[in-house]
Amino acid sequence: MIEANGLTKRYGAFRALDKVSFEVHRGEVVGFLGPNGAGKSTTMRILTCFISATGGTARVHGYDVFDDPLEVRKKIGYLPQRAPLYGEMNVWEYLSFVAEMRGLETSTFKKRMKGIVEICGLATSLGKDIRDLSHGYRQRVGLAQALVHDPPILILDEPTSDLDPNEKAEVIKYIQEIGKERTILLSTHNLSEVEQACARAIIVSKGRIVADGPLEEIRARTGKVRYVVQVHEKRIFEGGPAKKAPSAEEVQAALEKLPGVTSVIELPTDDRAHSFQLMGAQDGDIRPEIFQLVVSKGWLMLEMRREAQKLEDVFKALTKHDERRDRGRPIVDEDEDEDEASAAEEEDEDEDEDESDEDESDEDASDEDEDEDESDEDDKKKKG
Ligand SMILES: Nc1ncnc2c1ncn2[C@@H]1O[C@H](COP(=O)(O)OP(=O)(O)OP(=O)(O)O)[C@@H](O)[C@H]1O
Repeated sequence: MIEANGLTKRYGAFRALDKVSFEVHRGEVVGFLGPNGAGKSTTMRILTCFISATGGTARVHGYDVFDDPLEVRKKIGYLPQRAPLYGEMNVWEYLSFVAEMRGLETSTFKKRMKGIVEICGLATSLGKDIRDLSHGYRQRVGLAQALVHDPPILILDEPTSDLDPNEKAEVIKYIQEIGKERTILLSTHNLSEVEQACARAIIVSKGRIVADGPLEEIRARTGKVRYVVQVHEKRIFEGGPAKKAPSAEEVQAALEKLPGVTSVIELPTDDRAHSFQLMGAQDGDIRPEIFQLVVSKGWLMLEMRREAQKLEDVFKALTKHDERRDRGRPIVDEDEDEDEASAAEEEDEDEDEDESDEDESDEDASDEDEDEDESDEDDKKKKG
């Protein structure tokens, strides 16, 4: 249903997308993730024919986004990050205007509106001017306009970012429901929403895809699993070998010596327990060893659990270099040695040099208008 092939987008000298390729199949709900500035909106705007790519191709429902933009737009419902709304219209007027532009019969529009009003929670807002709506309600109207023509494909750019927690849950529930018959590409910063609504995710970082696959596979990518262990700070096992309750340092040192443990970090807790996070290999299970250690020491265990890595952990691991660069920090962390870090930095420097070599002559397009001009230009070039 969606096919991106080597998509590249430059804004002047800056390469926002670098040979991005992926496919989304019929009936899939795919989370499109990445830190700020990773290139998610740029990709979505290319797929929905709002801007053109500098290189590569994309097809939606079998139509080329450059050659058949009108057909593509018929098949897509698009909620951009900032939905283009007309403030002076009321909600009903705006949505019927969108329906008219989409070529819908009035009777079809009215019939469809019943469902849309319920899904988007707009029953009490239909007569209000859009300029008087809160951000959250404007977002609901944006979602409604994406659904008016009942498209088979939805491209939603952060559909829940301005909603309150109840509404977020409602929209996610709705996405789960319509995802049964539709294809959805969903960009969001809320990883728990992706875990609820999507079976697959694509993670982009610095304009490149760094992960693409079922959530299970992505979660397993770090190859690690986390354990949380809590030991009583004041009491010991009566009749056991311990004479007094252990200090945090003592517990930490003992846990660090267990085979298979790669790191131990103390967690904040109340004054009853020493609490630690341990990391171990994904395919192992060291709970028996932890239990035996605590018994042999005569300590009292309050809690022990083994958790698969969360999507959030993998997301952080895959995109941490971007975050560190933004904060002006060296690209290194506790899991990486210096060599790896400096190699990553060198690679980045090389890339930057490549970019400036290639793009020296390009002008900088820094705002929406320039950008649209640029895309018009590109279109003209493409169409010869
Ligand atoms: N019109 C433009 N002119 C110049 N640079 C742009 C333009 N639009 C986007 N960019 C840059 O391209 C990069 C990717 O932007 P994009 O909006 O696609 O990121 P994003 O992943 O959607 O980020 P966010 O999560 O913050 O919305 C950013 O560095 C951004 O500053």
